[in-house]
Amino acid sequence: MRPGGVDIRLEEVTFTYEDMRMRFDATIEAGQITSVMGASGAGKSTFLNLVAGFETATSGRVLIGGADVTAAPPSARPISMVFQENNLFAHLTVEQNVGLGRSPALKLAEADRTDIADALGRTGLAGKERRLPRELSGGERQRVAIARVLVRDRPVLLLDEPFASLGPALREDMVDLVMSVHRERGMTVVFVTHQPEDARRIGGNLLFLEQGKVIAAGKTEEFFGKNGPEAFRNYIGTGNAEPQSQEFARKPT
Ligand SMILES: Nc1ncnc2c1ncn2[C@@H]1O[C@H](COP(=O)(O)OP(=O)(O)OP(=O)(O)O)[C@@H](O)[C@H]1O
Repeated sequence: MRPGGVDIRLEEVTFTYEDMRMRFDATIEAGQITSVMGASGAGKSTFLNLVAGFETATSGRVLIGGADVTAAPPSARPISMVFQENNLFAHLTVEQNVGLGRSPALKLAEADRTDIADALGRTGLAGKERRLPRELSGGERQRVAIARVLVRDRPVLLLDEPFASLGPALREDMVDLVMSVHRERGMTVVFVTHQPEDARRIGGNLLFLEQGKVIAAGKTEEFFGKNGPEAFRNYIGTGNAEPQSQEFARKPT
């Protein structure tokens, strides 16, 4: 794995939407994958947007790779971001949408074109270079967004429920693609998801949010284990957690 990632720190970051006051304290380890989970409205997207720079903290500091980016616009932060939808420009081809990751004006040298072709091959899009987004499936459109991440080659990748509108089998494939990109590039990946299966598949670390705060942080495996945080266990429901130890011990009647 290339040591391509940098750490992310939110130090006493506050942000308010009308009656929703959020306060985030968190450290995301360099080069790791971290899932962010929590109920609807807990603040997951806001958390990611504060790291990306689409929202600006009212107070506190956001540090990426040790640099204070609290006031920096998204373009000045060393990040790529993939949203649930609308990642692509409708009037540009697949190849051009990926090329934007290298040059916003699409001024591409031969080496850039080679990298774009590699990224398209890597994400299973070879042969679809000239298509427009509307000529692709939902899964293929997200593959284009990931191909763009590859050519951008930034140390932080933020994903906000990127596969929420895809079916379970396809979602697994896409999660696996993100994991292989992570293995290959070693960037720091932060993945917002509602799906416990996604977080389990990803492994790595997990942040659990409730009402605008990170209320638990640690290894994903431990969250799903018998001593996982109670709020998390309640959120995912018992069907997704390992059984409590006494259930192992209970004899069949
Ligand atoms: N643009 C906005 N204006 C006002 N309030 C907002 C805005 N965006 C989000 N909020 C509020 O901020 C809180 C956190 O929203 P956020 O979208 O970060 O939550 P989330 O955990 O990502 O939710 P979901 O899982 O439903 O996407 C919610 O109470 C939401 O209603």
